[in-house]
Amino acid sequence: MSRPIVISGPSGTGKSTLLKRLFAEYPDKFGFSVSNTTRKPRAGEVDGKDYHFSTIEEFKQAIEDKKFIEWAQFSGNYYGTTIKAVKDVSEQGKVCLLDIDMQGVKSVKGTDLNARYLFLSPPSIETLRQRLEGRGTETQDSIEKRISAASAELDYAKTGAHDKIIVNDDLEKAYVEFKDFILNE
Ligand SMILES: Nc1ncnc2c1ncn2[C@@H]1O[C@H](COP(=O)(O)OP(=O)(O)OP(=O)(O)O)[C@@H](O)[C@H]1O
Repeated sequence: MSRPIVISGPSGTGKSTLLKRLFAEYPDKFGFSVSNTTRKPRAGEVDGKDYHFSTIEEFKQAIEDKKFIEWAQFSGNYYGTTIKAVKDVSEQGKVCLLDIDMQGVKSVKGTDLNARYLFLSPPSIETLRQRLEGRGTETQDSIEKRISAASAELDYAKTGAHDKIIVNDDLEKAYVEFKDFILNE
């Protein structure tokens, strides 16, 4: 069974860009885990496919039973990723990719998932700021928050917590390294 791969790095470093290319090149090889939520299903959403839908009581019980890698509450609903959801992807014969932040990385390290850890780094904080501004999706306030979270992420990467660090300077070069790490266990 393939080991799950945890991809982290500051917001705006290019994780989505690289993942999108990887999925386009290998449509069937990878999977994302199905999240749990207490919000009601929307029209067309399938339990177990779009989300694992549950009651608040069930969700809280699962938190107590330490079933989550991470969970959070947004506008009254709970959302989270269970250890089992990641294992399910591996059992389906796919490589599970987790795109999570530093806290998530630390949590995965506390499980028996035996993951591999990849950190995507911006060439500099200044470049990161330019990319976040260039993406045009964030307010100035949100950019400042992401920049300060980025410093903490970069400090954590310096502790050697990851198996591989890729600097996303030249996109083509970064993609070659990204693919190489992911495909070669
Ligand atoms: N090597 C690169 N050179 C220049 N621009 C890049 C490069 N890689 C990504 N970008 C651009 O930087 C911006 C941020 O990239 P992306 O949205 O993939 O980041 P992300 O890490 O997924 O962020 P988030 O965690 O917030 O989703 C995008 O506008 C993207 O086109």
